[in-house]
Amino acid sequence: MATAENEYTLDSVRKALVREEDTIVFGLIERAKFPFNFHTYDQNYLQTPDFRGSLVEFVVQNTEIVQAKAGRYENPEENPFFPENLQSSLVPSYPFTKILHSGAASININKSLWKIYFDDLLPLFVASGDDGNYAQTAASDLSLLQAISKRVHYGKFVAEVKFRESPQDYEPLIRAKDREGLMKLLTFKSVEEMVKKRVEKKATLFGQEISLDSNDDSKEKQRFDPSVASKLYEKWVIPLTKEVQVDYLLRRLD
Ligand SMILES: C=C(O[C@@H]1C=C(C(=O)O)C=C[C@H]1O)C(=O)O
Repeated sequence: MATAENEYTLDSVRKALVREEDTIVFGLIERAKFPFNFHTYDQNYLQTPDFRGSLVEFVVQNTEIVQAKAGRYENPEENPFFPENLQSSLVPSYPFTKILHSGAASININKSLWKIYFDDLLPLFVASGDDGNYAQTAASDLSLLQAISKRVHYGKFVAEVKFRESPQDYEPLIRAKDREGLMKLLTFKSVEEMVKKRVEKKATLFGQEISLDSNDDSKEKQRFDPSVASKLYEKWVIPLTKEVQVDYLLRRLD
């Protein structure tokens, strides 16, 4: 059964964001298993007359084509990176709860996310080197990109519940197209601090080597630098989630 409309509360949407942290942190650890693997991003590596672009673009675009046909983007929580290539779903439709305003469908910041991911994020936590696993690397980039994308676009749901809880506060700012005022009103600094701390803790725990030998000091060994996870949230995930919220609110009264 679809989630009932009244089950979307600030508490329930925040719980969904907390759960998505697990997927993102694991995604980071999984991508960090591979070195940078330059050929994954090399525009001249893939040799086929049918496709121009890097291997990661090839994997993401083709995966999205299949997933769109299988119905993935029928769920309003999902947003593709290359919507221009997609065909409609081939499967019967499911009655997803419609709580979002119709303007939500036109909000997709994946092009910015794509650029940030490859220009800023990857170099921050991936070791240099080449182990030949380019297809696997592209697949792990895709999983991580999808997880981050889902998280930041969940801002649409967060904004909707915030609006419903206090329309009297949001409406004047929306009518005045006051981005700054909206940003201030939807920001909860103490929640952001908790999110960053929790994500760093999850990265510490999930990234630990597990040993059954109590004398083994490998507990200390980390597969991943936990501060990267909180930095990712501080610099990109939280600001992008808030940008989606403002974009959504600005369309909320159309
Ligand atoms: C998502 C929310 O909105 C803002 C963004 C946050 C985030 O991205 O983690 C946290 C608090 C708010 O400043 C929220 O209120 O939960």
